[in-house]
Amino acid sequence: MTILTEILAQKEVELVTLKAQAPTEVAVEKKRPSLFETLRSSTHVQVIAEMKRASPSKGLIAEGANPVAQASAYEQAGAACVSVLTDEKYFKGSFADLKNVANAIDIPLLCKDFVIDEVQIDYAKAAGASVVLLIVAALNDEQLDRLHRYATSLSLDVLVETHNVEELQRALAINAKIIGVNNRNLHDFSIDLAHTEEIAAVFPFDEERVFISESGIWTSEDAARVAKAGARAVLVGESLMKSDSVQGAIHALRVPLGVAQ
Ligand SMILES: O=P(O)(O)OC[C@@H](O)[C@@H](O)c1c[nH]c2ccccc12
Repeated sequence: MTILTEILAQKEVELVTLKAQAPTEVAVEKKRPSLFETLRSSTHVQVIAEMKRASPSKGLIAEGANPVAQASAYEQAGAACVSVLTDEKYFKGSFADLKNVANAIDIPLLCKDFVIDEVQIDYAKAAGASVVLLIVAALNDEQLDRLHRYATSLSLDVLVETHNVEELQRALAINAKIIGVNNRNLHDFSIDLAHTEEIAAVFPFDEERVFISESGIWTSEDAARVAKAGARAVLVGESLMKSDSVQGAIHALRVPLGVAQ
């Protein structure tokens, strides 16, 4: 059993509770800019900045972090989007974190979780998210298509996460517009930015799609490397959570785009 299969089994257990109660954590409804348009309209790499207290691969990252202060700092530093982990057991996040952040910032807001059922998308929406994550490796084709349609029907943007070329084909088959490549393998935690290059080599770059590089990004050199491959944005957690200067760290990642995208 890998960590991904363990987390997905836990999600099945949590679904019982989520389904028993309607989502009540309704955030102030805000009209946020579309993530897709935000990412398409920039000449520099955009940063999706993540609120991440802990993770199964790294353990505690920033236990005492205040999600509202962290997200507000990201917004002020020029992040294009804030990502909030809502998984409790493995990442020490919550839907309450998401709702608090939603009330504090106006930019696109991603609910980062392991979505396997519509009810989780209802909770994300009720907590104020404007984007949800769907992980191709966690879903079969029917689930992926159904959940993608459901989120889109609620006017949410969807970030579809892939890890290899076969998963990219599955993301393209449902006509995903915002496609990420996770440089971290969710089965064994190994990180390699070469995954971005491997998928970029077959990615159909055009104005209808955006390509995002996720995980393991620390420096301007990392951002420049994935930008050269075609990434319009980077999804960054640990390095920002551990930075003494969110302003400086985000600024450093906002390098000019490459030519592919
Ligand atoms: O902390 P990092 O290495 O910068 O990674 C951020 C983000 O990409 C990572 O948290 C992530 C990417 N996909 C996920 C899916 C579930 C949980 C977490 C993730």
